[in-house]
Amino acid sequence: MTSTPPPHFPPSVQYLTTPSASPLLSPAHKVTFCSPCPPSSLPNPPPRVAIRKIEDPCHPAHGQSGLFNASNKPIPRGTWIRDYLGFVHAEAEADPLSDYDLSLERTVVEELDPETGELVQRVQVIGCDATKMGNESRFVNDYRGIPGFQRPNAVFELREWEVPGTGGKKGVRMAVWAGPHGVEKGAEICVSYGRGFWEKRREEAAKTGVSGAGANGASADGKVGKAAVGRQRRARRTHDKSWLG
Ligand SMILES: C[S@@+](CC[C@H](N)C(=O)[O-])C[C@H]1O[C@@H](n2cnc3c(N)ncnc32)[C@H](O)[C@@H]1O
Repeated sequence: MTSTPPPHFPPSVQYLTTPSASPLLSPAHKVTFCSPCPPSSLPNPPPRVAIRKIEDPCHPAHGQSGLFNASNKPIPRGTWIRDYLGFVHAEAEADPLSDYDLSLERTVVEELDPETGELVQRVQVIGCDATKMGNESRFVNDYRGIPGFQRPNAVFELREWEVPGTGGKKGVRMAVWAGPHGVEKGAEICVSYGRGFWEKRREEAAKTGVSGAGANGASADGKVGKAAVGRQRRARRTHDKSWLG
């Protein structure tokens, strides 16, 4: 489903209000990851956010965009901010160069190695890539190096709800949530992509001699091997607020 994009959303990216399913997904994965979520099943009303161009030359993503708390008050700790929407895809379709691909599910599957005939284990990943389609969450930057940030003020975690008319099946989304200290009024909303993301990027920069990347040149969590699925960020546990203490 699409609707009017928010200000500063790039015209080249399709604005989504529900994830878009790859035809290669199984029916069960489509129900789990791509069912529409009724507004009544949202954890809380969506706080106001704004996509803004980063004008501060000291910001490591200067010239790119970020997502900001645009309400007239702090966003309290543990508040759901937005789902992370995009193209939900199977492992075979992962774009290894995507800056916007994160993993929703990692399952260990056993299969026969065609060469040795041995049973081998493989991690199968369902990803959500917001490169070509997505929502505000695709603009969430990593806190590292951003002036004024010692730690992230938000987290990526899964959320679940019961999908109507499916006999109790759970819908699952990756989402951005306010961290344990909340998000100050006007502050940029920043998560941690994980150390693996930046280690991987350093390794690739060393190999190619290209340092950093533009808005379309980043990578993701090294905890998910490139062989498994590109450079996807790792899915977190379901949001149970246990980390809020
Ligand atoms: C998911 S996008 C975030 C939104 C992006 N800034 C944009 O305007 O589209 C991830 C990319 O943002 C940039 N980025 C995010 N956090 C960063 C940071 N702390 N330092 C440098 N670059 C960052 C990198 O280019 C990264 O690949």
